[in-house]
Amino acid sequence: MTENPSVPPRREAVRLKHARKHSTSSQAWLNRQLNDPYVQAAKAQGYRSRAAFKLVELDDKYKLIAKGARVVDLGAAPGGWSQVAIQRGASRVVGIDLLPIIPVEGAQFIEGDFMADGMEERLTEMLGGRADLVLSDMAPNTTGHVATDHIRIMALADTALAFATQILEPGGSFVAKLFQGGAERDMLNTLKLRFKTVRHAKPPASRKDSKEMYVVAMGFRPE
Ligand SMILES: C[S@@+](CC[C@H](N)C(=O)[O-])C[C@H]1O[C@@H](n2cnc3c(N)ncnc32)[C@H](O)[C@@H]1O
Repeated sequence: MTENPSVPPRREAVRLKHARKHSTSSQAWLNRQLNDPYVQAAKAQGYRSRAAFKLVELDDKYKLIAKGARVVDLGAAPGGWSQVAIQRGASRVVGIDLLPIIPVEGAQFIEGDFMADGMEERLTEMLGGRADLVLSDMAPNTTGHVATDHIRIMALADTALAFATQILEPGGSFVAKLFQGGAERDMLNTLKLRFKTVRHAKPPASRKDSKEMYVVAMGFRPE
């Protein structure tokens, strides 16, 4: 990090402090990636994300992906969960993300905001019928402010649940990522009314220092 003589000294000191902080956290991120067995396994097995193993572990435990299942993948980029769904027998996967996704054979993606008007209709049309499984691994960009991050992810998960109750087949399943923080109680009450079985899960691939967890709801009961 070199000093820039054209910038006033105080501003330059602030710039250097930010640059150092950024490079320390980038280094920490890099070290964590290099030492993470899930990152290495994802690479070896051709998964696009270490997150793929979270769905592998949830599916091993709860048998969510039946042969021929029709799956909706919300927050799909870079495509790890869709890869797992196809690999485990899903006949059709439709997904959406704010980010572009390199094609996955057997899946179709929308690049857009799930919270925007008209997206649920587009996903339903693309699926061409009801879904057996709705997945939401959507996560907002975290601010570091626990309450704000919690409220943001709850808004995504609540909207995903409302969509799931419209599109799921009777008996279908719903999985959503949450951050622990309190406001999920209302959601759990709804889930318990509309699904036969509701579980909380922290798959081993989910980092221990992350507040992330998943709700897994099975046996959808239409009203
Ligand atoms: C943890 S990543 C998903 C990883 C994915 N399950 C995989 O295995 O590759 C979370 C994703 O949610 C997406 N996301 C967040 N808010 C969204 C929104 N409103 N609409 C669509 N995607 C969203 C982010 O862009 C991000 O790619």
